[in-house]
Amino acid sequence: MSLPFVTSAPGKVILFGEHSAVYDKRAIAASINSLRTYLYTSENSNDDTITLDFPDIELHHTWQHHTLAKIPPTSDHDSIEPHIANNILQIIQESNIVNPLHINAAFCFLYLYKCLIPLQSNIRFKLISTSPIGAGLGSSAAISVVLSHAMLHLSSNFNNNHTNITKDLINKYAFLGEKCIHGNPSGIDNLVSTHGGAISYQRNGDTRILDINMNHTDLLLTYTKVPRSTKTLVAHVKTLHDSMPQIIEPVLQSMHTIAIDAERLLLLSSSSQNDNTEGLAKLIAINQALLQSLGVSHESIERVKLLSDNLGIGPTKLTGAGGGGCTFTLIQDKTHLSTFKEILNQDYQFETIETQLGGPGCLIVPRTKLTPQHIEKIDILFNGTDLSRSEIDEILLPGPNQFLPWD
Ligand SMILES: Nc1ncnc2c1ncn2[C@@H]1O[C@H](COP(=O)(O)OP(=O)(O)O)[C@@H](O)[C@H]1O
Ligand SMILES: C[C@@](O)(CCOP(=O)(O)O)CC(=O)O
Ligand SMILES: [Mg+2]
Repeated sequence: MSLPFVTSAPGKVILFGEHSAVYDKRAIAASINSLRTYLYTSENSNDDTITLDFPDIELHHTWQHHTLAKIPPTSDHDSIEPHIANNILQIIQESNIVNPLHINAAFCFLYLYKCLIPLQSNIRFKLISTSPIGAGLGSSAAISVVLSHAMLHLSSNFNNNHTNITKDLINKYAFLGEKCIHGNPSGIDNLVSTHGGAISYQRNGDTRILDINMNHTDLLLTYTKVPRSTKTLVAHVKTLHDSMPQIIEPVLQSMHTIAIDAERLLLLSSSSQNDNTEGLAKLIAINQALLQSLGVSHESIERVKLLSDNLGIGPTKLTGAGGGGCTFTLIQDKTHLSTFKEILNQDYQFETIETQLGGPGCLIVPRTKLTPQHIEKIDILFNGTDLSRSEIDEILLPGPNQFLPWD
């Protein structure tokens, strides 16, 4: 018996190269251990049903297995097959799931279910996250990773078919999940959420795990709370690129060159005593200006940038798809840092998040490692409502004082 078990995956910050990454340009991202998504996979109380329980977005639905069995079997696990997608979208519509946030999450869930465990039922998937959703911190990738990891685990336990679950395999299906949510993702978010740490990535190029210590990089995240959808922003850049490729391509190429130079500086800083903050600061400022030229900045983002410039804190750049969501500020001078935070929090009602970059990627606690005490605590936690970040962290956060024996 493999149930219950827990999977987990981190959010991320794209330091350089969002949007251009979609066009096969280089980008650099790092995981954020403290902003994680957790999935509790357990037995359902009703036979022959599959329950999706996503309280963060108030999406709850139970399907009969025979309803999902009507969807034709999948064959291509690298791209979305239109006839499967149409069948799934029809079931979603018949289930009265109409909010776009809900449609994206249910589509990702059902697509991965059909690919990985189409014969299984009597399972409940309950997901909670400590990351802001739709804020540029890769929550869509994190849910894709935890679902992919959990369903691969279930698949490998089914009929004693013990497949070796590698991170590459988890990432492959998480990428498919991202395709359900974003349309045309670059693949950087699922990769960094699966592997953790810091990564230099190019869609059709090589991937380099960056062995750098990010603890000395002083970054402040600001969550503007302006909602936006990555899918819409990526589509906006595509329209712009299609309509004026001679102008947009050089902008994306500049971002590529910035990412390459940033990688060189980050590696140099960690291998020597050199302080390359000044160089990185210039690259952050130029990258933000280029993103603004693509129309993916937002008044809220520009306000954070202007304030950090005026107070002499350091450069600010959007992270993720932009259009609201989150920014990060490289802290070069702390003199007016408390004023900066105070204005952001009190005058603008933005949330500032102090966090370290890096940390583990996807993790699992299989049934065999869960004691009755673990299960009792997890059950109480996952059945709770309006949970605070610290209540979730206390039981689930991986790290030096972790309660669960994460693998
Ligand atoms: N905790 C969660 N519960 C349910 N769905 C989620 C959760 N986190 C993310 N999602 C899904 O991912 C979508 C947000 O993805 P996206 O627009 O790419 O923003 P980001 O990845 O920057 O958070 C949501 O609309 C929802 O469908
Ligand atoms: C805009 C993009 O570069 C990053 C999107 O990140 P997020 O979903 O906003 O966290 C798209 C992608 O790389 O798939
Ligand atoms: Mg996303």
